[in-house]
Amino acid sequence: MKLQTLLQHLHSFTPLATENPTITSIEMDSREVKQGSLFVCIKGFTVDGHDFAEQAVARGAVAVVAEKPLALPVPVIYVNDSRRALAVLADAFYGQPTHHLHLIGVTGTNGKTTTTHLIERICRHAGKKTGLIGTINMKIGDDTYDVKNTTPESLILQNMFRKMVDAHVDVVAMEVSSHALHMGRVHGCDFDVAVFTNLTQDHLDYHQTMDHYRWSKGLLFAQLGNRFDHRRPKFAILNADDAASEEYKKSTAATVVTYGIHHKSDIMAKQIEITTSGTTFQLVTPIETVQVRTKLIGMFNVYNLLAAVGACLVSNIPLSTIVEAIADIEGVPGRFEVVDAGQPFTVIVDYAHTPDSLENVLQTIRQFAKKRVFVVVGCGGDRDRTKRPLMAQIAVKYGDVPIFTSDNPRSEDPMAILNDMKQGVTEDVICIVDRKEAITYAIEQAEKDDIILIAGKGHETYQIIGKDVFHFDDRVVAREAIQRRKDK
Ligand SMILES: CC(=O)N[C@H]1[C@@H](OP(=O)(O)OP(=O)(O)OC[C@H]2O[C@@H](n3ccc(=O)[nH]c3=O)[C@H](O)[C@@H]2O)O[C@H](CO)[C@@H](O)[C@@H]1O[C@H](C)C(=O)N[C@@H](C)C(=O)N[C@H](CCC(=O)O)C(=O)O
Ligand SMILES: Nc1ncnc2c1ncn2[C@@H]1O[C@H](COP(=O)(O)OP(=O)(O)OP(=O)(O)O)[C@@H](O)[C@H]1O
Ligand SMILES: N[C@H](CCC[C@H](N)C(=O)O)C(=O)O
Ligand SMILES: [Mg+2]
Repeated sequence: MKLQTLLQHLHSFTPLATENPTITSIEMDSREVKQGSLFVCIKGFTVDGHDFAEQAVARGAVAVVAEKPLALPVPVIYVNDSRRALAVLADAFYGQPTHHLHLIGVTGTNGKTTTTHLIERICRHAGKKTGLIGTINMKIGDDTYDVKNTTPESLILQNMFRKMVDAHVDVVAMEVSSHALHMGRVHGCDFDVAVFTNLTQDHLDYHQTMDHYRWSKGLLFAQLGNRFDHRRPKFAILNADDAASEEYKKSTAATVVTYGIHHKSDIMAKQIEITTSGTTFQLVTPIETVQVRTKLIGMFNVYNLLAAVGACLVSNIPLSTIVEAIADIEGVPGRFEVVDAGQPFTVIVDYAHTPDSLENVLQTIRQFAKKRVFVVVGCGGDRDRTKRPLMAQIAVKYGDVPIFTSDNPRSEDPMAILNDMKQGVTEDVICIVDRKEAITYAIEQAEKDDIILIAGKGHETYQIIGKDVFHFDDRVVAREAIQRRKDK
């Protein structure tokens, strides 16, 4: 694509460049630049992309987008906000792919990964070709692609959407994080359906206040459907049992469909019965009332299922197909995942890393626990510090044997994180800074019918300590510890 053609999408009052080289790729990382690239300088949280502009030109960049003056031998296009320019240019460069996809975005503090996976599986069951974008990975059909962020930067997103269009994907289920909404990573994404799961405390390191966090999530709904187009209707699927939904309802011009258990809503679950092997409930919809059976456990998963049902119904998937698909769905990796190596006690690996999710999971476990509940839990470094004492309190409230350990300490001192956790409790708690040792300790101490919850890292296959990323998988570590105990 020619530079001038691309720049037309920025709608500037003044001409942005006189030269017109052919642009072979857009890059935001100088290390990815190739001959013919357009390099966009982003001022980041760690370094400033403008400092890498010269390096980008040396690697073959034929034009540069910047916010501040740069002396370079190639055209420099000046913009007020290079992150927004990146979103506009990426959308244009890849041929506005989201106009050709049925795009379902899911936001909320907890349940995004689970709900997107449920939507993906229901749509597949309905014979659709699916795409998935979220915490675990990106997927086109069965092909997987690694991710660094739950919601990647606009450039990565639009490139992926292009691949999806080329692969004839029909429906995309995508997690939309509050960071992404606030930074504009999803500018240019033409969502058809926006789903809200819930809002509780997380990410206050980034947002500072709950008001700012709630507002950021609300952007998904505010940016949806401000034009009525009966060929491409827009829907907001809102959790009627969460107070934030009232605000999101007012902020969107899309058709609102509510779901819930306690408040009257369009889609409801009634007569919910949860056992150790699954959940059944009556699904009340505007179309009809049907009986649902699922292998997923916990009240929070009923909410995730209702959200997925809402998204799929407005996407024209028949109710009977949805119910059939739900009965088939096994769990989502790292979410309430049971590690069974033939031991006489239960080991559950779960991604609960917020106070609310930890409480939900432990309440569910408490419903079934016959004997003691061990809780192996830590809190991530360089993330919301105020959730540490709260998570500690919850672990102590619901656990018989709480064991505080490290999650991903990142640049923080692991002991300092444990101390922040301990500030929340008055009891003496076992603290084992090494996560492998903590898991092993729980497994060695457990007796018949005890339950061990290993919380916080779920599907993650790494641990970040300092700048180092080590291979680490709670499920594997637990399995090996069980084996060692058996071999003794
Ligand atoms: C705080 C934050 O959001 N950081 C994001 C940000 O990184 P950053 O600002 O530190 O980037 P930087 O390293 O300063 O680099 C600035 C620019 O210089 C460029 N650069 C850098 C080095 C170089 O040699 N050459 C070069 O050109 C970089 O490519 C970049 O364009 O921009 C990066 C690229 O888009 C993101 O990957 C990165 O997410 C990091 C990994 C992160 O951990 N983010 C978390 C907080 C996050 O976004 N989480 C949400 C929610 C999670 C959830 O609740 O599920 C998510 O969506 O993942
Ligand atoms: N609807 C829900 N309400 C509360 N807790 C939930 C809900 N769904 C899942 N959880 C809990 O939260 C954990 C994370 O779930 P999931 O990965 O689906 O959320 P997420 O919103 O994608 O999280 P992240 O922000 O890290 O991407 C689960 O392991 C479970 O403990
Ligand atoms: N998406 C979340 C994941 C947290 C997972 C937990 N294991 C941690 O590292 O804190 C975040 O970036 O805050
Ligand atoms: Mg997620």
